[in-house]
Amino acid sequence: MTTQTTSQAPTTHGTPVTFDHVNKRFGRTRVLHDICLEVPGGQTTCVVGPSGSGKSTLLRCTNRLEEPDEGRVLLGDTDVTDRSADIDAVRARIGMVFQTFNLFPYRTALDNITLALRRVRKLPADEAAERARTHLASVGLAGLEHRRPGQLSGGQQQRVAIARALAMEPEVMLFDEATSALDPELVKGVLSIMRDLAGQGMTMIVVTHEMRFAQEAAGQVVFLDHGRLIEKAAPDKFFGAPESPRLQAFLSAVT
Ligand SMILES: Nc1ncnc2c1ncn2[C@@H]1O[C@H](COP(=O)(O)OP(=O)(O)OP(=O)(O)O)[C@@H](O)[C@H]1O
Repeated sequence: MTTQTTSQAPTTHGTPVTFDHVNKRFGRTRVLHDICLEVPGGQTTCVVGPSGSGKSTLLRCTNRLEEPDEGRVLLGDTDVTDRSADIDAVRARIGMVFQTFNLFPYRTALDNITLALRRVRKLPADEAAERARTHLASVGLAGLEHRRPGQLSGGQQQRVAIARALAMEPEVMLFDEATSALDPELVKGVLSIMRDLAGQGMTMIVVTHEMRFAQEAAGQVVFLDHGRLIEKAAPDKFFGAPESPRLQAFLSAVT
C-alpha cells in the first residue's frame, strides 16, 4: 500500500492548544487533576499512560466532548471552555479520529466525507466530491470511493475516517487510540499516515499505546497516571531517561 498524504489540500498549521489547570470529575471520582499542558502548534504531542488514567477525557476536553469542571482549554486564542463560545465553530477547526471509526454505515466512503463538507463547509456537491476523492486518494483509497464501511477492512475504514477529518482542513487533529481496534497487520498503514501528517507539521494530540510511534513522531510525550500529569518530555528524554519511578515502571511494563 502506498500512502501519499502530500497531495492533500493545504491545512492551516501551527495552532497551539493550551490546557490551563483543567479538572474533571465523573460523579465523585476525580479523573483529571489540575492539568497544565502546552501543546505547541505544528507538532505532535503523544499522551500515554495506563488504562483509566484520563487520556481520552483530556483529549475530549479539547473539543468539549467533555466539559472540564474547572480550568480552561484554549485553541489558539479561543477559549473552548467558555460557555458562550460557538462550539460548532470551534469543532469545525478540530478533526477527531476515534478508535471505533464512527462512519455512517449506510453511506459510501465518498458520502461519509462529502456530508460534512456540504453541511458544515457549505461546499457545492461537485466541489465536495472532488475534495473527498483527493483525500481518499491521499490515504491510499483511490478506487474504493463507492464502498460502504462494511465492505472495507478496519484499516481502510480508519483511513476513511482520517480522510474525512482532513477534508475539513482542520487546524488541529485529535487521535483517540486510532489503531487500538485494528488487527496488527492493519496498524502499520494507519500509523504511516499519522507519521506523514506529523512530518507535515500538523498540530496533533495523539492518545496511543504505540510507544514506537510516540518515539518516532512526537515532539513531546506526556505521561498521565490517575488523572495527573506526571511527566512530559521530548521522546529521547521520555523514553531514554524517564525521571519519575511511576513512568519508569510503566515503560518497563509496556516496552
Ligand atoms: N462518561 C463517563 N462517566 C463516568 N466515568 C467515566 C466516563 N468516562 C470515563 N470515565 C472514567 O474516567 C476515568 C478516565 O477514563 P479515560 O477513558 O479518560 O481513561 P483512558 O486513560 O483514556 O483509559 P483507556 O486507555 O482504557 O482508554 C476512568 O476511570 C473511566 O472509567
